Amino acid sequence: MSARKTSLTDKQAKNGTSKYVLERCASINEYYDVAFKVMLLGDSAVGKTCVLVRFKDGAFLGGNFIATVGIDFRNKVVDVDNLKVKLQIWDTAGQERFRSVTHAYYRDAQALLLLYDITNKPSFDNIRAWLTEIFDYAQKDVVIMLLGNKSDMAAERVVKTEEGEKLAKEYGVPFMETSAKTGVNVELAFLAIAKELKHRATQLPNEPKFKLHDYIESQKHKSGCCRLG
Ligand SMILES: Nc1nc2c(ncn2[C@@H]2O[C@H](COP(=O)(O)OP(=O)(O)OP(=O)(O)O)[C@@H](O)[C@H]2O)c(=O)[nH]1
Repeated sequence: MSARKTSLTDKQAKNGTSKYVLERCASINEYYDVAFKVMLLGDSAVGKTCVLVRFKDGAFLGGNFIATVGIDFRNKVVDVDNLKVKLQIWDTAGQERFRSVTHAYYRDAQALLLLYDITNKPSFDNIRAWLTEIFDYAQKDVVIMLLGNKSDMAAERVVKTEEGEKLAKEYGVPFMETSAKTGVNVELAFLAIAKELKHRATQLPNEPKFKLHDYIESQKHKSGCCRLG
């Protein structure tokens, strides 16, 4: 099966008036208590669309790679501590020429999942530049998570797990390796984000603070699945 991606023009993507967007909104009537915007960022071909499709549909988009044009979104409602949390997940084009389109969406995002491909060193080296863009365009308190994708491709790995961990530690962001192909850690990444955002939105002053790093570490160890290859 080949990946099918949405083509929104810059103008359509900005004002949300394309036929495609309207049709999609009309079909979304699932009940939810609270909604958040999450964005997927990273170089072209690191697997952003595949990670989103894995989370949304539980499937892997193999076959020919077709780059995202502009920006697209999918919704998914998840249960977090008996609350229905809707994640509106924006899948951005990694190609440089779409950067001005995607910048416009940064400031509305409450969380950013920043991906690199463990088999592609430049995609890892570019993470610092992505973080600079995030600091320039996103809200100051945006939740950021670093994901090293394609962890199933052990034989082609060129970025060590420790390198991802070190970079994430330097910037104080949580990190995990994922595979859109096998599904490893994909759901955990989105659920951890949903939990963090839900806690931020609903936490009472006397409640203990939710610790995103601790939660991720405890769940990784529970599933024992975070290190492949
Ligand atoms: N083995 C493996 N292949 C993957 C994985 N994730 C994505 N791919 C493949 O990598 C290629 C790129 O995936 P996409 O999800 O389209 O990449 P993208 O980051 O959305 O790319 P842009 O739309 O250009 O920004 C496709 O051929 C996918 O099948 C993964 O976890 N494992």
